[in-house]
Amino acid sequence: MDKGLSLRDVTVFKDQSPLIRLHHDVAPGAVLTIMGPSGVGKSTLLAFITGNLSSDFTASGAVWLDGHDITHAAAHQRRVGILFQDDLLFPHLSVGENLAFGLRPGGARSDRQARIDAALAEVGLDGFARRDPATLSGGQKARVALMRMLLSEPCALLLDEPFSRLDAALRAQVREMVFDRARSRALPVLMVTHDAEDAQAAGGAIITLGDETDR
Ligand SMILES: Nc1ncnc2c1ncn2[C@@H]1O[C@H](COP(=O)(O)OP(=O)(O)OP(=O)(O)O)[C@@H](O)[C@H]1O
Repeated sequence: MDKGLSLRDVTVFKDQSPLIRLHHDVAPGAVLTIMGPSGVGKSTLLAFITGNLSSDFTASGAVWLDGHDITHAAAHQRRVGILFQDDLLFPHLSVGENLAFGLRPGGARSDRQARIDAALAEVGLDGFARRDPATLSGGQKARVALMRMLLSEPCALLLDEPFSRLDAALRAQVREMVFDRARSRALPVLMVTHDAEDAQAAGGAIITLGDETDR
């Protein structure tokens, strides 16, 4: 597959024993959902894909993104964005400064500001640049975290239980926003969740680890 995310015979080992195995392609704009019991290695798999695997694990196989083998690339060169269940906004920075962290280095100050303003407008948060993240609602924080990640211009999106702290109504709304933005940018999405509704809403393939249906 030229475009998209390709996990080729990926196995992550803990203490020399295979923890998790996956062989799957995720096409641009498609979502692959991974479910499975706690401790099966879902977050560890995502850490392998982002290049942040802890030294307590080893791995074999390859990760390809848009036709490039990124298995051994440095984490910051991978162009893989990730969202966690906590929004992880920097509390000492304003919303705009948080978004600036997503931007790739360089460019004129005015251009950078324009991109931040456009990102806020895209998710209905016009005029929020100077706000303290502590003053935002859960859904607003989730939207800022999403746009900060998208400003880094990722080529793939990983989601690690990203909606689990939101209440039901907000959850559906934020989920739709994330999938919608990913689709409009033709990003392949790999989502880890415990929630069957998240998995259904994603509308793509679902793999349940721990029951051998990993292909
Ligand atoms: N840094 C680490 N060093 C050693 N073992 C770890 C480390 N991080 C996680 N583990 C262990 O590795 C296994 C996989 O953990 P991981 O967090 O990937 O599971 P998970 O499927 O994402 O679980 P959950 O659904 O609860 O988030 C677990 O047994 C966990 O205790």
